[in-house]
Order: sequence, then C-alpha cells, then structure tokens
Amino acid sequence: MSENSPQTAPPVRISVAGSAGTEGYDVLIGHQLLGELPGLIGPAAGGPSAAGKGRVAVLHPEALAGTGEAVREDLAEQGYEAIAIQLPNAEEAKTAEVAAYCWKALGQSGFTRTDTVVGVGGGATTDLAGFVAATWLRGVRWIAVPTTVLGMVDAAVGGKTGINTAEGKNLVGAFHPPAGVLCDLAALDSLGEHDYVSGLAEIIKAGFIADPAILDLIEADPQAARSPRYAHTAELIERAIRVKAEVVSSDLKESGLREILNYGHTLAHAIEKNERYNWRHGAAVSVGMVFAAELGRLAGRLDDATADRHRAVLGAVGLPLTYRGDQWPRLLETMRVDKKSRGDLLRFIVLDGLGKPRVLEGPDPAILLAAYGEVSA
Ligand SMILES: NC(=O)c1ccc[n+]([C@@H]2O[C@H](COP(=O)([O-])OP(=O)(O)OC[C@H]3O[C@@H](n4cnc5c(N)ncnc54)[C@H](O)[C@@H]3O)[C@@H](O)[C@H]2O)c1
Ligand SMILES: O=C(O)C(=O)C[C@@H](O)[C@H](O)[C@H](O)COP(=O)(O)O
Ligand SMILES: [Zn+2]
Repeated sequence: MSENSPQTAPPVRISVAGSAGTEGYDVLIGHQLLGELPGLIGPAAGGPSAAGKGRVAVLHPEALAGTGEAVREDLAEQGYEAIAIQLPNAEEAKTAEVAAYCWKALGQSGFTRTDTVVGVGGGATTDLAGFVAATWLRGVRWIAVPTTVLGMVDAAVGGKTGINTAEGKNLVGAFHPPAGVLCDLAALDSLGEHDYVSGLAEIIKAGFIADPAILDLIEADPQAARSPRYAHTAELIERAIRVKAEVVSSDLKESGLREILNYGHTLAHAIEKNERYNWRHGAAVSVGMVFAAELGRLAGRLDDATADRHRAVLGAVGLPLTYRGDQWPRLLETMRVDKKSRGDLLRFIVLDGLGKPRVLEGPDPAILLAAYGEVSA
C-alpha cells in the first residue's frame, strides 16, 4: 500500500460547533479509526472507575455482531470495563422495549454518569444508542461509529436521537450530541446494495438543499455512484457531512434553519409508518423529495427544471419515485403529527430554487392532493 493511499491518509476532520450548552465535536472520515475511540472516551469523560478506566457499553445490531464484539474486546484489553449490547437490526431497534432492555443492561453493569455509550451501526442503531445515552441518568457521554452511508452523512451527526411509537416515526427522543463521530469508510464494503443506495437519498437531499455539486458528481455516473467503490464516494460523503455539520452547528434544537434537513421527510415518515418500517428510510425520503418538489412546483415556487431533476437523479441511482395512490388519506392523517406541524397547520420544506429551501405553511389541500397525484403509482 502506498504512503498516500486512502487507507493510510490522515482522516478528514469536520467540526460541529457546540450550542445550547452542549460541547462541540469532530466527525472523522477515513480508515481504521477505531484507535480514536479511547481518546474520545478518555479519562476526561469523568475519571477512572474503581474497576479501571471506566465502563463502556458497545451497542450494535445483530448484523454487526462480530464488529461489536471486536470493539468490546479491544476496549477491554485497554482496561475499560466493556460490555456489548446486541440490538435487533434496522428499525426494530428503535422501540421503547429495546431502549428499556438497554437501560436494564446499563443498570446491571453499574453504569454511572462517567461512563460511555458507543453506537456501532446504521442510523437506526445510532438513533437508539444516542437515545439510551440521552436518557440514562438524564444523559451520559456517547460516541457514534456509523457503518452505513446514511449513518455517516446524516444520522450520526447532529444529536437527534430517538425511537418510534405506534403513532409514528421518531416521536420520542432528545437532542443529545455525541462526543465524536468515527466514519470508517471500510465499513461500507459489507453493506448490501439496497442499503447503500438508500443512503444516497440523504446525500442527494444535501445536494438539493445546499450543495448542488453533489448532484453533478452523481449525475456524472449514476450507475457507478451506486457503489462505495465510485471514485467520488469519499467526496460525496464529505460534502454531505459538511452540509449537515454547518446546519446543526447553528441550530441544534431545530428552532429554524435545521428544518431544511427535513426536506422530503414529511411524506417519507408517513410512508415508513404505513409500510411498518419495511421500507428503508432513504427509499421513503426519495419519494418524499419528489413529492416536495411537485408541491414546490404547484405552489409556484420551484422551476420545472429543478423539479424534474429530482426524478432524474433519484431514478438514475435506482431510488423509488412513487408510492401507492390509494394510501393518501392515511398518509395525510399521519403527516399531521409531523414535528414541523404547529397545531392544525401542516408545514413542509420546499425549494424556492436549487439550494434555496424554505418553509411552505398550510398549503391548499387541493395542491397537496395534486402533488401526491404526481407520485402515485
Ligand atoms: N438522527 C438523525 O439525524 C437521522 C438522520 C437520518 C436518518 N436517521 C434514521 O436512520 C435510520 C436509517 O438508517 P440506515 O439507513 O443506516 O439503516 P439501518 O440502521 O436500519 O441499517 C440498515 C441495515 O444494515 C445493517 N448494517 C449496518 N451497517 C452495516 C454494514 N456495515 N454492513 C452490513 N450491514 C450493515 C443494519 O443492521 C440494518 O439491518 C432511520 O431510522 C432514520 O430515521 C436519523
Ligand atoms: O437532522 C435533522 O434535523 C434531520 O431532519 C435529518 C433527517 O434526515 C432525519 O431523518 C431526522 O431523523 C428526521 O428528524 P425528525 O425530527 O423529522 O424525526
Ligand atoms: Zn432522514
């Protein structure tokens, strides 16, 4: 391996500023980053326990049992009292029952406020791990080790943690930023194509709301972009993380600007619930963005070319563009509990142009229905 190969190059470091009384942290993107973990857990995390350096709980999905155990062993060899907690794969981890299972494990291992949670996995795992860290003893330190492209570019960054309830997606949660995010690009090699492509939806979202160069890079070779071996994968990931880091640095608690990261999500979350979470989040966000583009167009805010570009780029990488036409009444009902709603007022993020996300409040129901007609299968 040459001295300058991506595997030996120093990691890219993107800083996220602290706000609202929280500390800032870095997102590292590169290879073999697990050596950074002890520095993030660190003695500064609260000093050594009687048993050694402190306790660490490594939360991982079933699919990454080997990785989770390897991380635990490594930390144990370095003197931490490390336990591994295995979670169900994907969205099945984001439940109150799984959170309660984790609280029990932390309680039984004597986890205190100086101890650390590490979430190793996709966005569902880091959402749950962060939520467990946010709620245990009203908040302990946590570190995100995202292993999906979606986790790296979006879920692990920004401190939104949470679980689903019977009424909908992410309805219970907390803003609880991690102490660090380690994006080891080698993890993407074992990810199935469907999961990889689903993660591209959030990268494309970052392109439409803030960094159109992302769209150019994907449009240059959409087939190649479907794989982590694409020549521009690292740049795409880095660009999307920069978009997210900049937004959450200035508005951690979503009092304004952060809402732009919800582009396409109002409908997406309703589709996910309707599908009992058998659709991947990114796939639903893809349909949600086509819907939002049509809504923007019909509301007279978005030009035809940019609206059409949504279908073109999302379709070119193989993401879905339509959903069942007969489900509109159910989806509309679910969208009413979206976190952007205010009372009875539905609110959407639409584009006033490429890279110009804005809020659309209380759209005419006829326009909403017409926009849905454009994504109906
Ligand atoms: N907190 C946020 O800001 C935020 C942002 C975006 C999305 N999210 C959430 O992220 C979740 C979606 O995340 P996702 O797309 O990463 O899906 P996921 O976490 O459900 O992971 C998909 C599947 O891949 C498996 N997996 C993970 N890493 C793997 C690897 N390296 N190799 C092989 N298999 C692997 C998982 O076990 C799972 O079965 C949703 O719940 C969504 O709401 C949160
Ligand atoms: O970080 C944010 O803010 C986002 O909205 C990013 C989204 O991609 C993500 O799916 C988030 O979990 C959605 O949040 P929610 O508040 O709508 O549940
Ligand atoms: Zn999302």
